[in-house]
Amino acid sequence: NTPCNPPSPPKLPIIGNLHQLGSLPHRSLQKLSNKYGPIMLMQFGSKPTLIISSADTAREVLKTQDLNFCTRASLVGPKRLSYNFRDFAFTPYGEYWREMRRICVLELFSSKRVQSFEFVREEEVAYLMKSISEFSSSPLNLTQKLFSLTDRITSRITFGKNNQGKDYDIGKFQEVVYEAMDMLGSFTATDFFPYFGWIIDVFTGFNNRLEKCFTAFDNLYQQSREDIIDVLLGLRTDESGATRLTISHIKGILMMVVKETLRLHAPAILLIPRECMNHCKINGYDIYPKTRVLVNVWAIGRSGEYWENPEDFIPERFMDNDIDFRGQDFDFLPFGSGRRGCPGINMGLATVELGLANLLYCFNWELPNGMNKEDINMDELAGITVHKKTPLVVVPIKYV
Ligand code: HEM
Repeated sequence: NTPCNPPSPPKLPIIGNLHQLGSLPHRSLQKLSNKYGPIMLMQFGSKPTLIISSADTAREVLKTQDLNFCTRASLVGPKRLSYNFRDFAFTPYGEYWREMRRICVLELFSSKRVQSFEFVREEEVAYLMKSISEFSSSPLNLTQKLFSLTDRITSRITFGKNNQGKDYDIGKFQEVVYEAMDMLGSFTATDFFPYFGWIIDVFTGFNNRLEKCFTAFDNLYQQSREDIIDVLLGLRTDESGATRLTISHIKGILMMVVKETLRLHAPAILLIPRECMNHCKINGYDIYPKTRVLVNVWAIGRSGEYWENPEDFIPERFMDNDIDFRGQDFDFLPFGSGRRGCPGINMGLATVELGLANLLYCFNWELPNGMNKEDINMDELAGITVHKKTPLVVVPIKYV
């Protein structure tokens, strides 16, 4: 039987299609899929990679044939930064992943647990509002402030580390995290050419960068060995910093807006790379084990096939339907789907909703002198997640 391969853009010798990836792969791959179709087979160095760019093919990979595609591609950056896959986001499918996921879903990401950390979110959001009011009527780097909010909440939930009142160098920490996001999201020469790529990685300085990043993170973990239970129990008695809104108040007002933002700006544009485990067929094409799989959820979220005026920000589009992001609507997959879908949805949303509601409730927002909204630089920087290249600087005006 002759194998029936998915369509492929023409390749160059040795590098294959690497030259077509560009610095913003989600955009280059979207353009190519408009030409070659929703399922494309590309060759990145020696690694065959399947690019999925439609709701139907995403359903096939993430739901119908989830069991064939639920392992992760083994990549150099994630391997080092996850202490040789001792996390569970990048770890291969198997007994260890199953056990970790079971514990995390039951113990860490359950609705009960997410609720039990509401006081942390409320205190930290109140702290953020207080620190923004100091800037009232003058320009403020909102990107950095929001980064500091998520950092503080994550540190307290994960390590029990309380930064309350401590003026530490958030800019420096943000640099380390952005660097790690970049390392987790970028492919290295070794990822494409396992036998000799490491030589290129030594020469390009990638290995050096990776080691520095690993050491910076390792130090962070070392500093964070407090007893989480004690710290959290201690904080429970602290009544300060209550916010004026509860989740149920804001859900109704904001959930339109949040969904539309995740449609246009899904942070994990290509999900976390998966890998085919067994020979199978998708749309009649043969897919072989070890083929890497990238699902371009960014392109699916902006496809005119599913969305009217797809490039426009129209929160009302979610008003008269129950399209949801929990992995059942395959035209809208900001959290992925299936066995490897994001288990942290509730935790992520709770922070986004509370933060956003308070930012809008406490302040009116203006642009710095003479700027129009068209002047905002929306250039992107891609890593494992995509973010704005330049920070958002805005002026908070306090309501009296
Ligand atoms: C708005 C916030 C978030 C977004 C958009 C997001 C998105 C994603 C996406 C797209 C994936 C890959 C899914 C796939 O391959 O199908 C993922 C996986 C994952 N996410 Fe999230 N996530 C968010 C927040 C969180 C939070 C707050 C946590 C933890 C507290 C978390 C923990 C994880 C883990 C552990 C995985 C890997 C799961 C596995 O491989 O089994 N995420 N996330």
